Amino acid sequence: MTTLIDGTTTALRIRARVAEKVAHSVRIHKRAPGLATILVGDDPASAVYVAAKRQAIREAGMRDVHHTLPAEASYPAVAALIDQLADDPDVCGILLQLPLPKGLDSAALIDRIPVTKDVDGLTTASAGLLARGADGLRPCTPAGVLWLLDAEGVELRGAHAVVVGHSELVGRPMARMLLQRDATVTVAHKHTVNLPSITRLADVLVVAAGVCGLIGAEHVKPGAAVVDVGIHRTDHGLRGDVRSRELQGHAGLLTPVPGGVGPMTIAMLLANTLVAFEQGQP
Ligand SMILES: Nc1nc(=O)c2c([nH]1)NC[C@@H]1CN(c3ccc(C(=O)N[C@@H](CCC(=O)O)C(=O)O)cc3)C=[N+]21
Repeated sequence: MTTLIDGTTTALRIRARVAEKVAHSVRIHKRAPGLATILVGDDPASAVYVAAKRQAIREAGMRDVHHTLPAEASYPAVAALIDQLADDPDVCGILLQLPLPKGLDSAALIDRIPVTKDVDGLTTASAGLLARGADGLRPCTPAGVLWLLDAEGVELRGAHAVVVGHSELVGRPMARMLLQRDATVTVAHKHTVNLPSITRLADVLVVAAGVCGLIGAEHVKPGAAVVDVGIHRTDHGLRGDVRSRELQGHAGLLTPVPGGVGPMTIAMLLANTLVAFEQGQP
């Protein structure tokens, strides 16, 4: 029997709890957390994601501070906007939507975000804290994955976790966070030779390779927990990195696409923003 993990419902529950805390803070401090989103250019997928995030920000009772810059925006123009938001006391979180148009140095721009406002957890400073196992804001997608695994009661300590993908956004922080939870962690990726021989070792398999349908039954140990972080728009609708139909009755737990990790990413963004806000309170 394969249990499908419902990320949509869990995410809505988290968002409702964040909204309660925001309302409380507004009553006590007369201030709501402000979250700034920056969208550069007009990539349609990015526009959809940012719109979803902004709606969640407003529904949580937070202040929705948004800036769209043209695709031709210069590095100094984006940098100046980030610096302005960094200095704005009414903004407690800054999200620079990725990917940026070609020619803009995303790593350098992300690193202009102060670590205290890094609600995406993507700055070098936040990654350094995570690498050390110190407290800090964590990247939203891996945080959402851990939340779902915890909610299902999946034991991580001592388990063999295999992460497929080594992106700065998901794979690398995911591996570090699993290690922090005392899992035995293997990082594989789309160039890994004999990938099924590695992934079949996994008790917990997190797939964030960005390759549609990369993982099938031959990659999965029977009963394993499989988390699909991939998201691809195909002629047949949204698909993940996992061929989910093959895993029915084979995996123990499986996150669907859509309705799995995606909604959790947004919920974790709000949770991080609340933390940043509370830590910024006098
Ligand atoms: N600085 C930055 N931070 C990010 O967190 C970030 C980013 N850049 N760039 C792009 C990725 C992607 N991402 C998603 C968020 C929500 C869903 C989501 O809610 N997905 C729905 C489906 C929505 C749909 O129709 O596409 C679901 O899976 O059920 C998906 C993907 C955040 N990202």
